[in-house]
Amino acid sequence: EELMICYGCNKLQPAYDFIIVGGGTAGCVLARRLAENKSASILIIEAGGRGNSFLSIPVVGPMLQQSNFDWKYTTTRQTGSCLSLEKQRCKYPLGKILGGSHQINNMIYTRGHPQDYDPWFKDFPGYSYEKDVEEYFNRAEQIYHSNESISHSQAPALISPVRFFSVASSIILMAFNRLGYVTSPPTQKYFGGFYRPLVTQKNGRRWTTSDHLLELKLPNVAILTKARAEKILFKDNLEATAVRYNYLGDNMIAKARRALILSAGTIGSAKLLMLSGIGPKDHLKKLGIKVLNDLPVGNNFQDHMTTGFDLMLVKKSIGLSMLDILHPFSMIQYYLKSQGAWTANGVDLIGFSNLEFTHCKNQVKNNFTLCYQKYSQLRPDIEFMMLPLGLTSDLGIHLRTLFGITDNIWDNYFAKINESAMGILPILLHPKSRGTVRLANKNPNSKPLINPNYLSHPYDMKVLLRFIVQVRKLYDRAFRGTLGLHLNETPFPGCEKHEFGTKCYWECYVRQMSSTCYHPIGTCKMGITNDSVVDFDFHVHGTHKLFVVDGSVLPTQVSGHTMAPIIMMAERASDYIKKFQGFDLPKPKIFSKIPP
Ligand SMILES: Cc1cc2nc3c(=O)[nH]c(=O)nc-3n(C[C@H](O)[C@H](O)[C@H](O)COP(=O)(O)OP(=O)(O)OC[C@H]3O[C@@H](n4cnc5c(N)ncnc54)[C@H](O)[C@@H]3O)c2cc1C
Repeated sequence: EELMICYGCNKLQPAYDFIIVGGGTAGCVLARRLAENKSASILIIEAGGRGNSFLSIPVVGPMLQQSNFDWKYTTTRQTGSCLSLEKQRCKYPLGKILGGSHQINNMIYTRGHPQDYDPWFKDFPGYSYEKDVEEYFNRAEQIYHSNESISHSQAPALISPVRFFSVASSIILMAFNRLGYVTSPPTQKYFGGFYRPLVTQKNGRRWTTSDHLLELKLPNVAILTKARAEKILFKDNLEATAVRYNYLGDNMIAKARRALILSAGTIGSAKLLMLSGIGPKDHLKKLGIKVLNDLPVGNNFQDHMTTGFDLMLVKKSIGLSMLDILHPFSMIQYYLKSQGAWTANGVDLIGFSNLEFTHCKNQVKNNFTLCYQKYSQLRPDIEFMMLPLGLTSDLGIHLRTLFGITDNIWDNYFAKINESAMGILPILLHPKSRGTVRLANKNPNSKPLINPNYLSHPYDMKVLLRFIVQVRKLYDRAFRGTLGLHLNETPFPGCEKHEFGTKCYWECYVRQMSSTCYHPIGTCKMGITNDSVVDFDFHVHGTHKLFVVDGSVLPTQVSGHTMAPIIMMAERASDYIKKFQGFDLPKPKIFSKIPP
C-alpha cells in the first residue's frame, strides 16, 4: 500500500507551512481550504491507512467497526448505563483510516437547529446564525438528487437523498403523513417531523471529505498515512514548532512553519494535548508528565446516547434482510446502476420531537396536527432513528460483537427473537451528563480512558422516559394494524422484577441496553470562559501556532448528528488559519467570566 499520497512531490519535506494531525472529517476539509493558497505547503499526518474502494460500499460500514480501521476503544466501566454489556463498558468505535470516522459512519447529514449554535457563540461579538454558521454550511455543501449522476464534487460535503430503504419504512412514513407530520427533509428551518435522511454519497457510494480532497489532486498537499503523532514540540514560550510521530516504528519529526493543527478527533486531540503537557494539572502531574499549560482538556466530554435495539418486531418480513444484502442481484445493481441494497446507510428514517409538542398533545387529547403546527419549529429534544436491520438479523455472527453483548443477554433476550426485528432508537439530543477523557498513562500507545458518564444527570433519564412512553403510544396507534408491528415484550434480563412497560421497567431497560450514538464532542471546548481550551480563532489558549479543529471544539451537542457541524466548523476555522502567518505574539489567556 502506498503510504505517502502527494500529487506534486516525491518525497517528504522536513518542514511544511501547515501540519494537520489527523486526516479525518475536519482535517481533510481544512487541508482542502488551506491549499487554496497555492504557495502554502500542507502535510497531513494520519495514523490509519488509505483504505480502498471496497470500503466505500455503504453497507460495508458496520463491518469496519472492530476491524483495523477502528481504534477499537471502549468506555470505562459505567455504573448507570451499558450494564448488560461486557464488563459494563460500551464499545466506542472511531475511524482509524484516511477519512476518519466519516469512513465508518452512517453518512447522515444534518445541520442541527439554528438555536443550537447560540450557546456556542454567546461570547462572540456580533454573532449571527446567518453570517457565522449558515454561510459556512452553504459553502461546505453540494446537494444533488439521487437519480442524477455526478462526475466531480465541488464542495467537501456531497449530499443526496438515500437511494435504498425498506418497504416497512415507506409504510411508516405514510402513517406519519396521515397523522399530519411533515415528511420531507427540512430546508431553512430544521425540525420537520419524520423523513428520509440525506447522506454523503457520490452516485450511491460513500463519499467522505477525504475522497473530495483526493479527487482534487492538489499539488501542495502531502498526506502521510500510518503515521501516528505522539507529541507536540514547543519552544519555551509555548510556541508549537513541530510534531513527533511514529512512522512504521521509527520516531520522526515534522516541523510546522506557520501552524500546527490538531484534527485528531474528540478523543485523539485531547489525548495528544495531554501527552504533550497541555491539560489538567493534577492529572498530568499524577502521570509524571511535565505540565506546560494547565487547561481543562478532556473535560466537558459529551456524547449522544441511544437505546432500543430490536425492540420493534414485525410479523411480515418487510424490513431489509441480510438476504437482500447478500443476494448477487444487489451486487450487480450496485456496480452497474449504483442502486440497490448495497447503497443503504443503515438508517431508513429520522424524526425529531420536543417536550412542548408532547405536552401540547397531552393537553388537547392527542390532536397531532394542531400541536405539530404550533411547535414544529422549536428546537427538538429527541431524535428517533429507524433501523431496518435488527442486531439479530445476522443471527449473532457479527453485529452483537459490535456492542459487546454478553452471552447471558444474548441467550435470554436476543436469541429468543424469532420475527424480523427493527430498531426505533431514541437519541437524547441535549444531554446534561458530562464525562471526561483522560490518559491511562504516559505511553502514547495506551488507549485513553473514555468516560461518557451517560445518564449521570437526572434530566437525561427524565426526557428519555417521557419519549419512550410517547413513542409507544404513537406506534400503537399508527401501525399495529398495518404492519403487525409490535413491541418485543420479552422482559429484558435484569429488569424482570418490574412490570413490562412501566416507567421503572423502561428506566431499567435503558440503563441495561445503552449504547453510544457515536457523537463524541467537547473535550477542547471553544470559547473564552475558563472551561474552554481554544478561543474563537481555534487557537489553544496560552500557546502560539497551535490550533484544534475537529469535534472536540464543539461546546455543546446539536439537534442531530455531528459530522455536518464539524465540517461547518472546519470551513470556519480555515478562514482564520489561512490568514495566520505564524508570527503573531502568543495570546494571553483571557477569560470573560467564570462559569457556574
Ligand atoms: C459508527 C459511527 C457512525 C456515525 N454516524 C454518523 C452519521 O450518520 N452522521 C453524522 O453526522 N455523524 C456520524 N458519526 C459521527 C461523525 O462521523 C463524527 O462526529 C465525525 O466524523 C468526527 O470528525 P472529526 O474530524 O472530529 O474526527 P475523525 O473523522 O474521527 O478524524 C480524526 C482522525 O484523526 C486520526 N488520528 C487520531 N489520533 C491520531 C494521531 N495521534 N496521529 C495521527 N492521526 C490521528 C484518526 O485516525 C482519524 O482519521 C458516526 C460515527 C461513528 C463512529
